[in-house]
Amino acid sequence: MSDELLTPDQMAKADRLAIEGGPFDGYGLMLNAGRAVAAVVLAHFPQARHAHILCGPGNNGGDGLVAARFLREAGMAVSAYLAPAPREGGEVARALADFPETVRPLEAFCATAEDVVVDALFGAGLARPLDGVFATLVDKARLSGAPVVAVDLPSGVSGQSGAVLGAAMAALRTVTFFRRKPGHLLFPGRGLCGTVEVADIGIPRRVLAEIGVDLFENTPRRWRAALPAPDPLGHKYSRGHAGIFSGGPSATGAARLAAMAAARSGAGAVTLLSPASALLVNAAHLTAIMLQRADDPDHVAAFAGERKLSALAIGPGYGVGEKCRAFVAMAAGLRRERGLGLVLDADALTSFEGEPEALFACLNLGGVEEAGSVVLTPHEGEFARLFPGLGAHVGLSKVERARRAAARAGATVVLKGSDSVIAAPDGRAVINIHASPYLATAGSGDVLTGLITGLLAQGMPGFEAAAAAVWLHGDAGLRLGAGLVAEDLPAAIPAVLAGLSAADESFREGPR
Ligand SMILES: NC(=O)C1=CN([C@@H]2O[C@H](COP(=O)(O)OP(=O)(O)OC[C@H]3O[C@@H](n4cnc5c(N)ncnc54)[C@H](OP(=O)(O)O)[C@@H]3O)[C@@H](O)[C@H]2O)[C@@H](O)CC1
Ligand SMILES: Nc1ncnc2c1ncn2[C@@H]1O[C@H](COP(=O)(O)OP(=O)(O)O)[C@@H](O)[C@H]1O
Ligand SMILES: [K+]
Repeated sequence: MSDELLTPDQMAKADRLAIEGGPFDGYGLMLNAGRAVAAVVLAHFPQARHAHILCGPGNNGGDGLVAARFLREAGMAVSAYLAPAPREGGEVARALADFPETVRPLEAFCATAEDVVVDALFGAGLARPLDGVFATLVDKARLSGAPVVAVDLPSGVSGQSGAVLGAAMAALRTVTFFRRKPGHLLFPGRGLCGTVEVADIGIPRRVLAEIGVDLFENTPRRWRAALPAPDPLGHKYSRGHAGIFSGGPSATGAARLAAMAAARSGAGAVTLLSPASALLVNAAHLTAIMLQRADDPDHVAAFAGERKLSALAIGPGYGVGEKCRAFVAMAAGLRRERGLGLVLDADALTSFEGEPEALFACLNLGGVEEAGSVVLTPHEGEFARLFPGLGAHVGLSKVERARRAAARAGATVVLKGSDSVIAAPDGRAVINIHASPYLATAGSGDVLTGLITGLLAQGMPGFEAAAAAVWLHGDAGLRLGAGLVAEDLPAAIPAVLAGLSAADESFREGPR
């Protein structure tokens, strides 16, 4: 499957460009779309007693009418229901004229669990919340128990954001056209799509270049080439040296999880930078990971120079407050002066609640051109603290929120969750769906921080390191499944890395 994602506006442009370039006109594309929907219904619900096709006023409804005709020709019992007054002379009117039976008003819809429902009410053109008869149809379809096949998107789901506008259909399968939309990958939309199929309707791949696609599913294709590989003549420090800051004696586990993940990602050396008070408890639990006292920012800066640290992470279990802010400022200085990569997570983000500009200013101080990459890894709670005004409630898509945050911070942002979004300050963004809900367990985010830090330490650029780490973390979660605890994740990374080539293959070219 292809990994490019198109917003509804970009998809409309793809349609336009395809029609201009031929060979299909708008009705030709609609015929291809409707035929693809009918094929999916016949392939997956051949036993359905009756197919009910719910058609809205726009082209989504036109696709439904075409599907209804093909299903009827294939011998299925079909009823089509249509919203009033399709535009005269338009493609929907043509599809209606070509449908050989009388269509019924939407209000007449009634189905049973033995039937199949084709939801062709709204797709890319959804412009406002579903209400009136459309909201009633959502309830009726759900109560009927019939499986729903959605055309393009489940009606009510925003293709742009995955948000539910008013009410939305819940589909078992969704057939979309040419390329998927962000709403197929972002929750809650993703949870309403069922299995998503992408149909080739004759739009050529070349239109993608003209559209300037800037959003992708997070697949290995996006970062595979930048993944570090050891130099045959290398030594441990040439493979990168990651430093992870530990919290105090009762909060050391998070940093050790991150440190082990950094080592598993391939960094040649990892040092836990621990306050004196926690040295003994850390020492009791470390083997391959080195340990260094770190109570004074100046000493850490000197150590980083002597031992050639190439990336630092601070935040997991560190503690919120002035000390954390001071160490973040020191780390930001090392980034500017020595090009170290820097990952800020958890307490390092929360420590700047109420004064995020102070953080962004210290990250973006001018100076050395070789400055290393910075990656921020907030979950929604931390994100809202650091980016007030960009929280989940503001009505922007998760992609837009992460993009704006990345631009504001001048850093790559990983906005974590069940549909993690990774965004770079230059606007590049990916949505990750390669993950497991079993990753929602304490310490899992600390492992992610360590993976990113380890990849940065090996010289991978920030956006690619973050995207790769989220995918590797997700793959480990998928492999481990039920019963996973955070400690299992670093240990699973060698198998994840070994399986990467095979995973790579499955994301080769998609249709056309
Ligand atoms: N373009 C192409 O060549 C191809 C497109 N294809 C197909 O077309 C679909 C996009 O078609 P589309 O742009 O006509 O939008 P669509 O989703 O049918 O809705 C627009 C209509 O709904 C109305 N409306 C919106 N929200 C509403 C609400 N809440 N409650 C009530 N009304 C509401 C809106 O009204 P208006 O805002 O104008 O008042 C307008 O009348 C796309 O998803 C794919 O299936 C394929 O055939 C391949 C070729
Ligand atoms: N439902 C889910 N599906 C997939 N991944 C999830 C889900 N919930 C959380 N995750 C992932 O698990 C990790 C949790 O990180 P975080 O919230 O920082 O937890 P902690 O601080 O306990 O480690 C993140 O990488 C997040 O994307
Ligand atoms: K639909």
